[in-house]
Amino acid sequence: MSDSAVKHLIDVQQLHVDFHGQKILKDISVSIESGETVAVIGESGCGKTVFMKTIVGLIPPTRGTIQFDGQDLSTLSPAALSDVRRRFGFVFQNAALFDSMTIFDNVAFPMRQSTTADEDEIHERVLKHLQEVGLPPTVISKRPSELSGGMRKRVGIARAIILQPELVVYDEPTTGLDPIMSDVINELMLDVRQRYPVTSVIVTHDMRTAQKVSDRVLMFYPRARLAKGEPQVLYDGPPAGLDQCDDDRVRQFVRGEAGQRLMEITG
Ligand SMILES: Nc1ncnc2c1ncn2[C@@H]1O[C@H](COP(=O)(O)OP(=O)(O)OP(=O)(O)O)[C@@H](O)[C@H]1O
Repeated sequence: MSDSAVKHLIDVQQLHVDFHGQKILKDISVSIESGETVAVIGESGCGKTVFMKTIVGLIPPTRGTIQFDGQDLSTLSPAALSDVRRRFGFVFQNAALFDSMTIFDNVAFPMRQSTTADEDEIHERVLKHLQEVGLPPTVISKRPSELSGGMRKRVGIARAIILQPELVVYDEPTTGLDPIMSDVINELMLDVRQRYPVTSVIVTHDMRTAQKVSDRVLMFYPRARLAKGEPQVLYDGPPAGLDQCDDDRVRQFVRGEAGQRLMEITG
């Protein structure tokens, strides 16, 4: 495919985000193609979640633009923005299910909110998506508190994909899970991208997720520690290149070596 034929689903240009004078994101320009799976990594507090929330229109940029499928999110009316958001699926940290609802009602929620589907159709779709994430029909009458953490994450994925979104954002999808359950979630994210023509952005601290599931990794660095004029995205490339990156900070991060940071923190 020639470069001009590549379709950018998301186009971020010169994005800056500040909160009450605290500068979090600085001059970020990144495009994400339709169908790509991008992992966003970087140490705690560097602004990964803020970046993710900004590209889905939950946080307005202080400066710069975010285009989704050619539409500048900051120029949309609240109603138009909410129409665009129907094209997104969100897998929040800790699954963020509604505790007072059954699993069925949790997964059905986006359909009831955003479609005119009748209850038969909703029932069929809920069971289909629960099956896709490996959960039996018997879970539908349970409450989230009756399920394990891994099962709740799977319910969160079923809910996120029920409207067949064009973009799915995952916020730390494997945090708090054992290595086997983390791999189950990694496999499910791969399965979702194989089954549906979806673009995915995964904020993660899990290097196995970045290596196994993504086509491309963006590594952010805390803005306060950047040298003057340095870009905040220290790495933008395939996961296989992380370990050979010229930048020590990238190699140390992916290998989990404290290095210079230990000296800075302990003095
Ligand atoms: N709504 C907000 N209002 C004010 N400050 C915020 C807001 N959201 C995030 N921040 C601040 O922005 C910074 C970056 O937060 P963010 O959650 O993006 O970090 P992160 O890289 O995702 O970290 P972690 O890996 O620990 O989740 C933090 O200092 C946080 O306190």
